[in-house]
Amino acid sequence: MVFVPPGVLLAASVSALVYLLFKSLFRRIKSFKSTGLRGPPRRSLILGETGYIRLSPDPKLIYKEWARQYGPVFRIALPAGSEAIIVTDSKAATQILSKDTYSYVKTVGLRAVIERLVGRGVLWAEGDEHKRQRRIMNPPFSTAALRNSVPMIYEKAHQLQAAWEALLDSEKGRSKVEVELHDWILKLLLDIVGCSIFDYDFHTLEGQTPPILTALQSLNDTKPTKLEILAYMASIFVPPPLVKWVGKLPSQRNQLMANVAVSSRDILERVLEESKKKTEVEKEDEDRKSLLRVLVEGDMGMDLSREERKDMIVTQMKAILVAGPDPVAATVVWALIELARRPDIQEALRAEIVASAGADAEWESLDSSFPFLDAVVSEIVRLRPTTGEAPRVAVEDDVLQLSEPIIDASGKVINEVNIAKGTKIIIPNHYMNSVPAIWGEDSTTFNPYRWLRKEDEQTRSRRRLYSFGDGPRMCIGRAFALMTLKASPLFLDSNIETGLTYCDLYRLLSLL
Ligand code: HEM
Repeated sequence: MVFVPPGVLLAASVSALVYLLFKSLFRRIKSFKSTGLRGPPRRSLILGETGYIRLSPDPKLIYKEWARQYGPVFRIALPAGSEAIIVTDSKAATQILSKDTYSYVKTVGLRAVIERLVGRGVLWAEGDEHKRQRRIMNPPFSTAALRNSVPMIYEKAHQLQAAWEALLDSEKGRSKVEVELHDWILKLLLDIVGCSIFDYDFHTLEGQTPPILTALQSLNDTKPTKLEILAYMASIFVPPPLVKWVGKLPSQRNQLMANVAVSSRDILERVLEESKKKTEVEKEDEDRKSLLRVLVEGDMGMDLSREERKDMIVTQMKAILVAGPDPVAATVVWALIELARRPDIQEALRAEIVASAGADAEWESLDSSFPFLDAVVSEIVRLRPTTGEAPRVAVEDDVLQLSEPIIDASGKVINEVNIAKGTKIIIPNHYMNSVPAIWGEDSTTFNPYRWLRKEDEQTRSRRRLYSFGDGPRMCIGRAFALMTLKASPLFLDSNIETGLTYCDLYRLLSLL
């Protein structure tokens, strides 16, 4: 064993620290020089602008004001002395999100948060590993595969209706009945996602409370504290050595997520048990494969032991359970709120559905026979995106092309922005969906009629939605979410005339 005097050890540690500090400072200076953008002055030495944004009731208004002052691409201060480039120019945003080479990836901190929550699944993976995981998972999420789920969605929506009617009956005579709206819709979505994606019914609408429901409910009920919000924001952008430390901060939310893992493994074991009982002929006869069957039977592109394969499947299940039911539930709730505020739009929606009486309840007619329903759903998805921001970091030097020139910090007019490797980028989805120059002066108002206007190709193409992201990382559940948003409150059965719509759902709620 070699003896190293403590003084030498200390000197070596201090030199290493100084080296790391200089390296990080040099990177920052390089990144600042390469972009040379304007932006708001640093608000807080420790948190930069993140506290201001995160604790604001409507962050998109902050981005709107900054974009007005500094143009569609600008820089802001982040925690620990670093910076991010905010990109609200649609051409540049598309370049970042759609680059097939994974030149812009999730930050180390964000990936650490994801790993802690749901493991190294599709939400965590980057590059070739992400491509491989998406290739395996994509087929069960295609519209073609999902159309078979439409009758099941109606069935589940009927169960919700029956549960509410039973509640009404049981509370007869009382002047007011309170209902946890988001809670009920979350149950609806959890049952739908379970049946459609895993071939597994959670039966939450019938009163069962699997651990995943408790975990998701608690995540919604326990509002993160200010400290948790800030720790989360900081953990996304802090330098890698600190990530692990921030990740260990005690948080009720982190503990709840442990239940999801237990629940996912339990479902997998049960589905595997059920599958064993089916004959090969029965399996062949099924015209669609659930995600679980694809994962269980498919080629994962790597040699895995039985237990490793199970671990991998559980990881993907956790990603789906955490990323799937809740955003759709939140969007349905927003649809009900917006419709409650606009009785005229409720009437127009109802009229369209009644006028289509006789159409069947298949996916094709849902997709094509209800232009106003389509407009209402698109408008809700635009106005109420469930993910506010997409943080990324450049893994190589790049040049962002802009759709309109901006003025840089030296007063020069530029058409492109140099991005140095390591530059952090934020694309604010909520603001991108309501940029006044693209969506008009009423961009923050709920107005489904904007989707029915005749527009030229160029205007239409500028109006892209960022609610589901874009490019190779675009939400895998997009088609599923849109289908569910259209079908679940429609309660159509085979006879459209007896169907309930979002409006009826709202009326039922007002009765409650
Ligand atoms: C209205 C409903 C939904 C919204 C607004 C939404 C939004 C998003 C967004 C913004 C992303 C991130 C894209 C990025 O990283 O740039 C995403 C990813 C993802 N979503 Fe959704 N989502 C919804 C519903 C669903 C559903 C129903 C499922 C599954 C059943 C799902 C599963 C996923 C998964 C697994 C990813 C990760 C994809 C990847 O990284 O390759 N989402 N979603």
